[in-house]
Amino acid sequence: MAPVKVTMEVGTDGVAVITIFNPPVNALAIPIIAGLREKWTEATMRNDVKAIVLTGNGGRFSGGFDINVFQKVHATGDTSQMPDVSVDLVVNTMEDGKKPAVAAIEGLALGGGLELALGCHARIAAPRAQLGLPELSLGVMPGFGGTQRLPRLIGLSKAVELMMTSKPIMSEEGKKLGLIDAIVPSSELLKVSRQWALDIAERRKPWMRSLHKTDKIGSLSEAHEILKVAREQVKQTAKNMPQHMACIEVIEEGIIHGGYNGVLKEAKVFKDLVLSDTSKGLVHIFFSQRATSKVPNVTDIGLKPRTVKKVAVIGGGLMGSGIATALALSNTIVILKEINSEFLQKGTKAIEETYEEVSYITANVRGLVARKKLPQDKADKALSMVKGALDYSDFKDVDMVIEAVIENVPLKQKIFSEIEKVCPPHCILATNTSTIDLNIIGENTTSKDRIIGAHFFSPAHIMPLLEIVRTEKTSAQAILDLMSVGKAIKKVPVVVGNCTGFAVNRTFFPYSQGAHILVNLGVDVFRIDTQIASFGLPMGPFQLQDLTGYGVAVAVGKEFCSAFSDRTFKSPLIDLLIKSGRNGKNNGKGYYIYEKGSKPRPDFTVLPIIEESRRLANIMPGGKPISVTDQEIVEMILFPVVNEACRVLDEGILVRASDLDVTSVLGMSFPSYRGGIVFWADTVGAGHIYRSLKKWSELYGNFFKPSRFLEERATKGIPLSAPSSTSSVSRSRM
Ligand SMILES: C[C@H](O)CC(=O)SCCNC(=O)CCNC(=O)[C@H](O)C(C)(C)COP(=O)(O)OP(=O)(O)OC[C@H]1O[C@@H](n2cnc3c(N)ncnc32)[C@H](O)[C@@H]1OP(=O)(O)O
Repeated sequence: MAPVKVTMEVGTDGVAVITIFNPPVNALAIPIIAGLREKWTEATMRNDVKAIVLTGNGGRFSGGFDINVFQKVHATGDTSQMPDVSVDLVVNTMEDGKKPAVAAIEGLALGGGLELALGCHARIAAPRAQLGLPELSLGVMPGFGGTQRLPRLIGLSKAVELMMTSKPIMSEEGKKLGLIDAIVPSSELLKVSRQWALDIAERRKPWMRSLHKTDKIGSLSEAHEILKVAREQVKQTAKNMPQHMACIEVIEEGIIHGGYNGVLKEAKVFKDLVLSDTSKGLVHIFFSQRATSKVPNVTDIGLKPRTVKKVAVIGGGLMGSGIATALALSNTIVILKEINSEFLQKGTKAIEETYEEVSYITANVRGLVARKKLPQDKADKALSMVKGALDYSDFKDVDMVIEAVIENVPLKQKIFSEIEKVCPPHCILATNTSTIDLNIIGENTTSKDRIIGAHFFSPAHIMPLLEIVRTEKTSAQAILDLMSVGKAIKKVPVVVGNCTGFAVNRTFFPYSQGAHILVNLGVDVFRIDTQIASFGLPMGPFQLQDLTGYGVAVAVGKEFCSAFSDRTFKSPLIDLLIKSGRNGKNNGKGYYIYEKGSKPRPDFTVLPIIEESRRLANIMPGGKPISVTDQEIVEMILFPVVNEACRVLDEGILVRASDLDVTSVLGMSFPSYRGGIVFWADTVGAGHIYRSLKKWSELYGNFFKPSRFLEERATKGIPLSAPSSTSSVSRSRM
């Protein structure tokens, strides 16, 4: 392992270059902070040092404070492990020190890394360096003085935006905003920074302490207005999270009582936030997401991913065109195959339209082109990467095929037999099925080692998760190649085993089932949706069903009913809705009323249909609606999900429990600040979940019956996330 250290070299010009060494991102680990303090003190005391340049080794300035320390604080509850950086190092030693300092920034300066640079007296950057304060995305806030110095350098409005969104900007924008003093090529970064530092020492350039600046923060009343708007937005966008409001209050403190008081308050509130459940959840997700790229016997056996230049996508429907778009945007040559020219035209047009939508979501392609975020030529190039096809003639040199036709077993089997013959022997044969067993799809082929699931989530060009499904025969090379393609198209690939619904849909099938049981037990449909949305999912199960369409609910429901007949509930409601001419958002008639330009409104004319469903289901005890608290509503829907997660873990479908946390957040929009489904379940406690499910199973039936895994963990007091020593089903699935 490369050494973690801070070095100092003093040149004949009298400039001390202090360099951070902590690959891969030069995180500010505790020894690095101690090293910075030591070298800075030495530089200040040495007579041959006139000025200081701070930089990071290996082309990256710093990715911020070491997030591993947060994990240690979370485990122990002891915040004294966090050193005093903001006052002792950044204010006293650096900013108010006797020698001027310049930050030489390359690659990235994020979080505490950028904050160290803000404590220097000037900042010189290489082109396209990333600058940002993403701390809120970890449930904390800038803690090395960033809440005070950033507004003083770039203005309150922009600083608040950068902190609230956690999004980085490029050094070019930083230069325009006043965050960066000059942009120079990487090769000249150190030379220019040294000269700049000497120019400050010799008073040819201003010796600027950003904490003392006031010219960019405007009047008190202007600041008040900006912070008022920010608070309103946060109420909408960051429900259930404390760090956004806390950060605004700390910024305000500095505006009213001065930057130094702001720094003091920042340090205090930071320590409170670091102990919050929100920070625990978000830090857990940060590390869990990175852990998904480590798959035993795949990524640790010396294999190298092969180049995948050309991919064929079979089926130009919603999923196929989304997948093709994601590939084309990342410069992969795509052959989009359909069965006739009408469908093909529809598919390629969808890519163009989807492409427009991509840009719409990030504020439209033209806007991106205008703001130089997506150059016009890149946009045109992506579209030129896609070629339509009606036969297999273009498949002879493809590196991967992704089949994305309707969920029909004979059709998929026919396609796999055909592609096995026409594609080169190295070609990976992937299917985007969301439910069908891969062994059945590949039954008639002799290429089982290259058959793999590439399960994208709709819309495929936007949703970040790629569930990679392997059978016991899939080769490690095929898995590694698909992981590498997934990363290239900016997805988070998670490798899972083969079973009905795979990891994500299987874990979450009880979500809508639980909601339907509750409705048929007499609980109001809109109350259920409100409670689930307040818990933190983007919408409740019924609004979601409106969005995905009832056809999907029926098809998916059938699959699960046949695979897990012991624990499925056949709700009469969906069939009744379809019979009465409703199909959700699709035809504007569902549980809600959909009108252009306004939020969905409850449609109370659906209530008699629900009454009819209750009559047919006949599960209300004594024929009367049950009485439940708001918390019970959430639990009766989410605990069965946890129960299924337990079975998935028990069967070894995933490499580790935290993979399910990542998939629940990225695939099902489970709130990331709750750390994902298993992490959340452990904060609630396996014992409470087990006892509740047991009680409900006695009252309302087998759907709620606790799994063996949950019962064992609850009775032995073992967290659900703890690794299994043995599993009840053979791990050969993986
Ligand atoms: C007091 C202060 O205000 C508080 C703070 O500074 S909090 C920290 C603020 N900084 C951040 O939030 C940045 C977090 N990091 C990132 O966003 C990304 O890692 C990055 C943009 C820096 C680099 O991305 P990328 O090149 O894709 O590499 P990525 O795989 O994410 O990270 C590489 C490794 O560095 C680690 N790492 C990245 N940033 C880290 C950090 N700040 N602390 C500790 N480890 C870090 C990752 O865990 C990963 O480790 P692994 O290889 O063992 O899995």
